[in-house]
Amino acid sequence: MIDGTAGVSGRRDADEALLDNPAALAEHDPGDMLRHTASAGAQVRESAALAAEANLAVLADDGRPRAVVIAGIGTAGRTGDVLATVAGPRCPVPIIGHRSAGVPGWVGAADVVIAVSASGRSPEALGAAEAAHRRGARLVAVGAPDSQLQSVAERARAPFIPVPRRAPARASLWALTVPVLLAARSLGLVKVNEADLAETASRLDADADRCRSAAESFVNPAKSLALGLAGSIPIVWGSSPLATVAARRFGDTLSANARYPVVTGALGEAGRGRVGLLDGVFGGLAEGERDIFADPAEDDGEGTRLRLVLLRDGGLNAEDDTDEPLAVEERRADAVQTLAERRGVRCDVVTAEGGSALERLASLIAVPDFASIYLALAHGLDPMAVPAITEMKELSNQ
Ligand SMILES: O=P(O)(O)OC[C@H]1O[C@](O)(CO)[C@@H](O)[C@@H]1O
Repeated sequence: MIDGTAGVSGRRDADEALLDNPAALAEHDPGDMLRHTASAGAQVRESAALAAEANLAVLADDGRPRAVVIAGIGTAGRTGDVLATVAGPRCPVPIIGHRSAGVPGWVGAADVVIAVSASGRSPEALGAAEAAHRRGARLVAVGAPDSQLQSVAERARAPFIPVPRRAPARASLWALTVPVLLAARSLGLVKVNEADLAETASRLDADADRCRSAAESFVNPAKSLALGLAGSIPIVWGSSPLATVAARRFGDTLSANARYPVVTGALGEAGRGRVGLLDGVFGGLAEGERDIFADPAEDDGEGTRLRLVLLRDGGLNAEDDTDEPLAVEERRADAVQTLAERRGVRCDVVTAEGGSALERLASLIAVPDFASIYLALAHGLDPMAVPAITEMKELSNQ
């Protein structure tokens, strides 16, 4: 059955003017996704305070674990990628993301499972928390207060860090991530100090200010990124493992908020494969045939083109924090920019700023997060509504 009216309503062509009309922005954003996204810095501070109240010190009692499993789906699962990249390649134990219910077969008493769920009721996180308890693994749970996840944690006498439920999971990345980092810190696996958290929160505040709805497109990096992406197929590549986490996060938000298909990944790997996209029908071929006098309003989709977003990791990493010398990453990032330029594929670059890994990651996530919302709004889409996800859950009985 085809129902052309299913899903959210919006328009195919982006309305540039709407982005500089605060009243129209507010009208199209009834769930306040812009405000929730602007709370990222506050989320870091609040979650750090809530984690300090949980008894995370008990985690250290049994010493260093054999492995840490981060269990959760969607944004909750992304927190495991953040932990792995902030811990870096010298982390003494494996950090493994697990995105389906339960835990990997090898998990046992020597391991730690961190179950994460914004709602506190995803089958993936609940299944993992229960399985961890059954197998005698150390458990930490992060999620909504008074949720099923909290009950499982209480039954297991495991630390539970409450994350107040004010926004959808994807607008709660920082609230979910900080407790995961602090649990790993208690285990001696990651170096995140109070100054890193404070500087990350300040960075997120400053970026939220630059990206505020009252700041017009020509001074607002998120609005200009969104307008550049409008009508294109975004390709988001990260120059380093840390930047790749931010690239995948941009893929999540572009898909969920703006409903854009997107290719994301690590530039190192893309350079041996997907970089070929730049030569394809949506890349160099489309650019070569572009009629620069054509009316964009008459674009029937045949003119769909790639837009490359390169997230560059600034080069501030200490030598022993990287897998590859920084110079290699930098040369690769320069190379892909040259390739794009030679083919006429437009490219936006976001460069990391800040001292700690966490702050640099935040600096690569903040502007793209806002851009995904502005892109939704430019298309008249409510960035909060997720009818396809709801329908999917109903149809698959989940
Ligand atoms: O964090 P939760 O509540 O477990 O949800 C997991 C994922 O499921 C969704 O809510 C979709 O159902 C995503 O937005 C979210 O990231």
